[in-house]
Amino acid sequence: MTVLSLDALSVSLRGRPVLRDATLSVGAGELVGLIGPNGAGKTTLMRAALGLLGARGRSSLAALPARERARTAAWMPQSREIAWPVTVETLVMLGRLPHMAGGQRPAAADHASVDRALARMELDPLRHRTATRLSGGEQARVLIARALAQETPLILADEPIAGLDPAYQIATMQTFAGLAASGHAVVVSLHDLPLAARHCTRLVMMDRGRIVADGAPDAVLTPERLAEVFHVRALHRQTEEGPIFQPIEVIR
Ligand SMILES: Nc1ncnc2c1ncn2[C@@H]1O[C@H](COP(=O)(O)OP(=O)(O)OP(=O)(O)O)[C@@H](O)[C@H]1O
Repeated sequence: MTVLSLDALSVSLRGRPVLRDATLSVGAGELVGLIGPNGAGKTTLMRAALGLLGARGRSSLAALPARERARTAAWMPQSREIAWPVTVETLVMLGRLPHMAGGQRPAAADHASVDRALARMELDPLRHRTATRLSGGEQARVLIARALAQETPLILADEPIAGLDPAYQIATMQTFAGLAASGHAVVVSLHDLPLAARHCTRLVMMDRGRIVADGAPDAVLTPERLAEVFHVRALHRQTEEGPIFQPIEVIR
């Protein structure tokens, strides 16, 4: 089942094209890694897909009324600023707002969603702490939990694992993979190619505003594309422990 479909989505900012003819369908069960060098257009693609940026072309998500959009897609932006000194539990409950009628108090189902999201991100010990006083990585996990609490068919996350320690990076990718395996569609942008290769079911590679490759990680991460798009050489091995992928050298 297709959860997101983009058709020739294009964005120009200050007269400069930064997203060009992005066409993409994401289905339930997929964990899509959006990869590409700095400035390739990953954030722009996600923001245009969400309808947060004016774009030409079509996004099935941007076409939805605002409330339905919020029930369809959870969005975790790159900026991790938490503005209010509320508890972790309260912040995660904000993810439930699209499911509540105006002025309504959280129902049992909302509390249950928050509990599940906190447990998934191992945040139970922090649930009564003030969110603004947590470390950067802890705040990132809280914001992922808020997105999970929305319990939407689609999750879009912009560099969700940046700044997390290795254990939480792996655990978070496993959480996303688990959500995909249970029928969600997940799109994450990330710079960590080893984790992208290992956990994503599909990679979409961007370069200078265009999608230049889309497919299984092995098919996308070819030596030629790595050299041309990322200017690196990498070791790529299939092992009993799954694929091991490691950039090792810059090529200019
Ligand atoms: N408000 C803006 N005005 C003009 N240009 C912008 C604006 N926002 C982004 N851009 C440009 O659009 C291009 C794509 O940026 P985008 O943030 O989508 O890239 P990205 O792939 O997410 O990069 P990164 O990996 O560095 O986060 C960049 O060249 C950037 O400088």
